[in-house]
Amino acid sequence: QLGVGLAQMLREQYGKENVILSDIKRPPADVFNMGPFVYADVLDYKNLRELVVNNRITWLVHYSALLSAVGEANVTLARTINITGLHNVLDLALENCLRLFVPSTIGAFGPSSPRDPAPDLCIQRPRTIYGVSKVHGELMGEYLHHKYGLDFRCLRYPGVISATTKPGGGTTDYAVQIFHDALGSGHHECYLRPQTRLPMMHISDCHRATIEFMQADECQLSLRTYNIAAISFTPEEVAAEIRKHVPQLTVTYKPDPVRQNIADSWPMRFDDSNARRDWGWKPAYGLPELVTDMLDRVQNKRTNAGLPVS
Ligand SMILES: NC(=O)c1ccc[n+]([C@@H]2O[C@H](COP(=O)([O-])OP(=O)(O)OC[C@H]3O[C@@H](n4cnc5c(N)ncnc54)[C@H](O)[C@@H]3O)[C@@H](O)[C@H]2O)c1
Ligand SMILES: C[C@@H](O)[C@H](N)C(=O)O
Repeated sequence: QLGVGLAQMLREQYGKENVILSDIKRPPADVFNMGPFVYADVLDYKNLRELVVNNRITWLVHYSALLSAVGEANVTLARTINITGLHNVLDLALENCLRLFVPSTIGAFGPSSPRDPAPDLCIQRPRTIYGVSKVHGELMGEYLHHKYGLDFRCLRYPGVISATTKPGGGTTDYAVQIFHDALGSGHHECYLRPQTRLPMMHISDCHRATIEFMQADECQLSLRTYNIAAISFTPEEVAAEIRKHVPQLTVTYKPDPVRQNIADSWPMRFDDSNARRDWGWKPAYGLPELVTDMLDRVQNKRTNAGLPVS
């Protein structure tokens, strides 16, 4: 969901040939033709090393992961990709003096964390393999920063909302699907209860935050892991905002026990005051702006694909 857009934004600033996208999956034609794309498996250390050496890589953005819901469905694979993969990337960054960005998440908190809002520094006892692996990543990165000077940077993202790229199996995915359903069938069945409040963010705010944070001078940073926030909403609130544009939208609620349980253990709001103070973080999209933009983009996407728009 996030890698392609970030690469696009970085290429605008640093040049098309200077940003290499990678995955283990075959990319769609538009992504492949957009700029350099290579196969890279985070579990294959030798292959990663070759890529870094052959391309004289200086920054590494490590997005590969299994997200919260798919992680719970395959704990062993999530542990391997999210923890063993991360260790490969950390070793590679140390060995080659790379600057390293690794995202964390609202999922790095658990039911014993303060939920409204969750500050940067507080108790973190997540109850998902995804959350456990992300806390592990935060701690390993910070440890290597303090011990060896690794330039490790980490942002805890909220649920990210995008129109062109699909979410990869998280607990916040409903907040993307509801836009497609609103303009498609006109009906959305939500797997969370109507009043489940979670922090969310428009994808362009997420990408901009990542780049601004990567570019921030080291002396501006009092932390290596920051919360970033934009909006917090419930399914019924986002549906009400969508209905201002698509009045016929109907929503029914059929809570999925796994995802509802995860959502209930996550923060309702994020305190991002440190990011705002230290490196000037400020989101651009509130709920009305996000809804208008998503409906425009999803409508264009459907029209271009020859699909009806309700
Ligand atoms: N999307 C969100 O709402 C959100 C919120 C908080 C944090 N994050 C974090 O941002 C990062 C990117 O998230 P996303 O939404 O783009 O996830 P995604 O599921 O869309 O993408 C993850 C990518 O990792 C790749 N991958 C899986 N196994 C791999 C392997 N062995 N080697 C290399 N690549 C492999 C997958 O093919 C996929 O393209 C993740 O670390 C995620 O935890 C995302
Ligand atoms: C919140 C985030 O980490 C991801 N979208 C998930 O729900 O798993």
